[in-house]
Amino acid sequence: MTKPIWIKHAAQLATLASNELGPRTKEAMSNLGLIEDGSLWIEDGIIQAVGTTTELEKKYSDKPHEAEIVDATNHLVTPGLVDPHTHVVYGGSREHEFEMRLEGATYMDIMNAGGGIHATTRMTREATEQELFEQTTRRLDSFLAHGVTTIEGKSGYGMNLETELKQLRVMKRLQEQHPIDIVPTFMGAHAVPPEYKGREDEFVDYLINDMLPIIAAEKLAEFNDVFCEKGVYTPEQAERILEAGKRFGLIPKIHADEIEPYGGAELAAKIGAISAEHLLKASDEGIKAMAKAGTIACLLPATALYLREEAAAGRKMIDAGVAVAISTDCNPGSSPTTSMPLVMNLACISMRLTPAESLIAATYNAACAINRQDQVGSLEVGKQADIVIWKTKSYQELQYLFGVNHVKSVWKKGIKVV
Ligand SMILES: N=CN[C@@H](CCC(=O)O)C(=O)O
Ligand SMILES: [Zn+2]
Repeated sequence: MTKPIWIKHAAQLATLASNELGPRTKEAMSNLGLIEDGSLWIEDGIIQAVGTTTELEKKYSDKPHEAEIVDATNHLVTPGLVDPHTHVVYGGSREHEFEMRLEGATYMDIMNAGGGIHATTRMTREATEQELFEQTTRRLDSFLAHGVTTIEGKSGYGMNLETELKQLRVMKRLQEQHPIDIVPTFMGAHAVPPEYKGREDEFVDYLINDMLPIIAAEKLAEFNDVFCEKGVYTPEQAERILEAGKRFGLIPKIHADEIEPYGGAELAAKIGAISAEHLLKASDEGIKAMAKAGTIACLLPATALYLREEAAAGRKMIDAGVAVAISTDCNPGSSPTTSMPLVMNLACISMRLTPAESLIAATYNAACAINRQDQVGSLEVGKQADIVIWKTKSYQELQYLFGVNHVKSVWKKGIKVV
């Protein structure tokens, strides 16, 4: 048995504890469960006690010397950040597209000319499983260095069975070997593969009949995602794919209304998707429908910035009662970043979330978007000891000093990993 860990004297301990079950909405998105001079007692990777330092000193007065003491004086302590939307497993890189876009080409122009997702698909198909494993490991190390302890990861740079399986197997190996928890999503419908151009419905049939059963049988994914966008998959095709996934136990997610308003938010609400992603162009009806259905809005302000688009209407969504989560969208085209702290800053700057809302969106609500809220996303007794100690003294300062990595140390399941 390893020594207990006792974190003491946190200037602010943001527990995010609440009696409310499920994703936080409206005012509950501001309740950080803050404890000043806060303290945590951890045994075997699990949080055993949370309170003020004085409370825990009383509780453990018989065994203070048994624990390894971590002094967090003058530091903010939060749960490990959760990134609920990444395309982290991919081959190659697309820096030349960045320059093309700066010169005026649009994201969709590049994709329709065979670049974008198609370019990464070619490079991912060519890469060996070991190469993908090594490249992705480096990205996960960077996530960890930025305070992220759990991520979702999507396939979708294969769009054939062989490569989709290769990506998902890489995630499975990483889940076993890397400190970060990685939650897998099947996204075979990330684009229409060139060999099926003009035969989209045939690809949908292939995905439903030949890919989904094998991915489900091998238990390689928990979620099923589709890029529902004009020129990619229609809402009808997306619905067929996501309903088929449900029959195999895969929970639906949707890349919705990213480039054009297309009814994606409405579809997410209608089919009971756990979350809808992007939503830059979501309609007011779509936002209302999501609030009513309890669909989480997973917003990606770094992608909007990188594509030089106006960010999603995060403020309006929260005010309308939608639970908001935020994410890097880490991918080689529209958001090559692993920095959740930057995404929190951008959520405040470009979507007008408050610093407290931004922190909840990057922890507890993000955990809800990948069904991990029972294990991570808040600092409560019985949960995994996934913890970040920040160099800043408060969550307000964390959001104010933007674009900088303020991580001091990161703890995953009670083990110091950064
Ligand atoms: N929009 C679709 N998919 C990704 C981008 C993938 C890529 O460009 O490689 C996204 O969420 O931004
Ligand atoms: Zn995405």
